[in-house]
Amino acid sequence: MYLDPSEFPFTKTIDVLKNLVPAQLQSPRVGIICGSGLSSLGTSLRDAVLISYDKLPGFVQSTVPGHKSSLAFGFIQDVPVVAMLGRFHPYEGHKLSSVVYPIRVMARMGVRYLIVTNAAGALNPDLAVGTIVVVQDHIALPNLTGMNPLLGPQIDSSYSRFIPLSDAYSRPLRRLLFLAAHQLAVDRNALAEGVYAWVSGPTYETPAEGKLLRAAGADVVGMSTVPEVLAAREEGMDVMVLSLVTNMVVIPEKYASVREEVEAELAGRPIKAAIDEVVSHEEVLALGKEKGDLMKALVEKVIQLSPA
Ligand SMILES: O=P(O)(O)O[C@@H]1C[C@H](O)[C@@H](CO)O1
Ligand code: HPA
Repeated sequence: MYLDPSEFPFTKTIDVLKNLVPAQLQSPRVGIICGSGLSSLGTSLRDAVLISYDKLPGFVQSTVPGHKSSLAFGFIQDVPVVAMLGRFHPYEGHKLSSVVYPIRVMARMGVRYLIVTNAAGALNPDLAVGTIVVVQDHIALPNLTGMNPLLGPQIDSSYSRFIPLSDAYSRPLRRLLFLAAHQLAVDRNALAEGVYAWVSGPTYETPAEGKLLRAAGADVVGMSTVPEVLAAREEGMDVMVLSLVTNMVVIPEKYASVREEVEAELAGRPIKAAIDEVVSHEEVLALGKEKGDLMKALVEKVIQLSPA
């Protein structure tokens, strides 16, 4: 699990990229990670060049439906960007060092701003499915218990050993997001701010786990993003994260008592029906498709507004 510097063939990866990517796109200013079902963000770049991960030393493959396995280079307005059409999750069996390798490659190509998107379940009952949550902080139980991508020897002695995370989610970029929403006349209720809880997956949370994370202060929960944010911060990038709420995790009616239900039935009393809704990855992907255009418009506007 620990970072093994020999697994980081930066020179080889960048040599391959330099051969495949036109000169004007070789120093992208912005990196984008497309979450589950959100690849459309990266597939409509101007002058796009797609490079399959299997051509890139150090890259592994995305195995999750809704994640492709390519890097896309191209322009948004006149800004050169690189987008991961498909990310890597630890639950696929990938080491944390592989999960964050593309971020480190982006940093070495000159990426200054990283925009990360993901699909997530809502823990905060005030959030509606379809809301885009601008992440302001995170809770990462795996990080706190020994599953941190920055554990182990450092790949560069100039990096700080101890990375502060109080400023992990760039306030200036979050400001730009809300300015972008204003300029695009996006409905105020379509966006929210919140805390992302990282879990390893691949199981979705039990209702009790959802309640625990909510009680701890998280608004949404997902299975990605935090390792990428940590690596990006170590590499000195500014980061913005957008979580698309694809399903509700904490639904009070899931706790309806079976005993009371049976007793009410026997006594002929009416009782509120329990909700037995079950989340699926298909539902997650469908929401990504539905909200992809809004996510794309916001990200494009933020890039247009971002300082050169
Ligand atoms: O890659 P992201 O975080 O967008 O994907 C979410 C979390 C799981 O990978 C998957 C569960 O449906 O969607
Ligand atoms: N839990 C964790 N990850 C997710 C969820 C969820 O409910 N929905 C989409 N990604």
